[in-house]
Amino acid sequence: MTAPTAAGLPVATGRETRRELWRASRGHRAKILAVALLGLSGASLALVMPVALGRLINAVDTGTADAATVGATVAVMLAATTAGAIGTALTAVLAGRIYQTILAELRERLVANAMVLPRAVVERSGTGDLVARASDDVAQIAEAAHRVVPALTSASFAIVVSVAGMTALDWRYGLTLAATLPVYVLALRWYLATAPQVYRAQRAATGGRAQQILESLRGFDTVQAYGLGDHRHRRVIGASWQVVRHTLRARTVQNMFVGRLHLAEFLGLAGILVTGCLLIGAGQSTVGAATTAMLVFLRLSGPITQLLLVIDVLQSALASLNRIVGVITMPASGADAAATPPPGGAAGRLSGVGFGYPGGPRVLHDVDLTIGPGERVAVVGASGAGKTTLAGVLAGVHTPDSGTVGRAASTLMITQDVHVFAGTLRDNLTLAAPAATDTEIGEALVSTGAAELLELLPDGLDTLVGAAGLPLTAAQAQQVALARVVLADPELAIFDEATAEAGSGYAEQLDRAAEAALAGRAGLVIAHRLSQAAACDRVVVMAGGRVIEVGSHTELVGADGPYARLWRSWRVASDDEPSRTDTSHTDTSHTDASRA
Ligand SMILES: Nc1ncnc2c1ncn2[C@@H]1O[C@H](COP(=O)(O)OP(=O)(O)OP(=O)(O)O)[C@@H](O)[C@H]1O
Repeated sequence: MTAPTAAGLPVATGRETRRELWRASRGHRAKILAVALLGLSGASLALVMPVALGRLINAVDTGTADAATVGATVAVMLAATTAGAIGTALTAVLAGRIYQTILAELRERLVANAMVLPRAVVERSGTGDLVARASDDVAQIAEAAHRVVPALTSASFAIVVSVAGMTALDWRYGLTLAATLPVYVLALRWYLATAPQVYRAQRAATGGRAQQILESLRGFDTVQAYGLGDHRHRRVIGASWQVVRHTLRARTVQNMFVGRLHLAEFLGLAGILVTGCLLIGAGQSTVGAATTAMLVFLRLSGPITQLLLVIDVLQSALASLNRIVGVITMPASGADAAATPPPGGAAGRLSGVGFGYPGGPRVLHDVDLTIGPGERVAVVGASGAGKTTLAGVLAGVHTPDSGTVGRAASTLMITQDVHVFAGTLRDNLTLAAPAATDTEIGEALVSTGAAELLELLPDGLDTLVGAAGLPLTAAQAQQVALARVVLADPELAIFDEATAEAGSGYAEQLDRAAEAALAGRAGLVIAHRLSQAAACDRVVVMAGGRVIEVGSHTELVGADGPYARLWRSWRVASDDEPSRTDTSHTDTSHTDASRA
């Protein structure tokens, strides 16, 4: 399996790609064999023409040719050429179909694997790279099909058949042909040593440009707010010039390769001509045989050049294929790998967990936490205490550096940044529960207090929302996400800032919705308002990446420790300013639990 690199998503080695292609060809192998036989037959028929022409020349030379011989030769040549052309064309069409089918299957696997990649890996390598692999790289390989498949099939068969035919004609012609092959081989070796990194750099530059454009579009509001338009523009221009630079370098390498191929072709033709002249002069060959040898070489040099030129496209497509296979063979998400339910029927458990973001200091230290079945645990603490990180580790978004994580097989996490997918409201609600009926959807919306959403939307569940339709407010998106939890019915729900819309006036409504979404299941709630914490069975207080206090709300208030101070301070803040009640952002000078 290909492991992600620090620099970005991995690129598969040639061996990994070959292994993956072999696996992907499963189910198509009988068809591939049939197409190969068809191709070989087509290529063999193409040899009839030079042989027949050589014989005709010999007949003319010896004065035995009459109109009937000429007519018959022409008829044979016509029939063989037509049948050969049909066979070659059919081979290209059928091989193209197999190629596109295998490519479509690879793309499906790429997308499927990309969906379960650890979030940290995607964030580190940039979504632009992933997008470029699923679009540019797949397009590159698909386009290569038009040139690669016909050339590769016809050329490889023509080479096999022609070399055999030429040697059968006279071994010295075969030897001359063999003598020119090293020139082709040298040209190819130079190319193979030079081109891959040039194409890789070109593809990487394309990915980098996509990343810059995506970042500019995604952060459009920030770019506007801080007047960063020029800065982003310069970044995109810089990335585009990198693409231009690498594309020009790739074209130069191609042109130098073509020059070397033409030299090899010239040497081969000259060699056959000289050999033919010498053999005829010595009475060991006929003009007809020499003509046949010349025609076979001419027929062959075309496919050889074609094949080598296709290797050029093939190199570029292979660079793309290695990038696609790199994602396909990446280990499954840390989320899946760590989805081992904790022993003893608990819904979630962290034991001795330590974690730090790549290149950064530890942000979680030796965290122990067990969430019993059906138990609701709130996590509170000052900003930066590690609450979100703890939620991410429990959900499997982050893999801990030390300790173990267990969670129920069906675990679902929602964050403040809820994405509304372009589609109907129904599509958005049934994402995690495709079989849900309209009645169940209605009940889920009612239970999370979002029934009025249906009345507000013109076409009810069929209303198009998200990028392609009606935009939902942040609070409505949260309601949809909470209703989705009810429909998905996970054993453990993790709410990180799920109802943090404190200042929006919807805070209480969202609190009730979150409570309804947690009914009958275990939950971990990152509580930004202590009213949320008070409603949970247990409260965990965090500071500096450690758990510093655990107990029920009543116990902790009675204990007069960090939580009690947090609670008193929050009460004062919420009395003074009811909408400003986020514990992690208000009055931390009084309430920072880490001080205790
Ligand atoms: N993606 C990241 N890369 C590097 N460091 C990070 C990342 N996310 C968080 N941190 C750091 O990890 C520490 C814990 O952050 P975390 O977001 O878990 O705290 P929190 O208690 O949830 O804070 P808040 O209430 O503000 O969300 C902080 O020092 C933060 O700067």
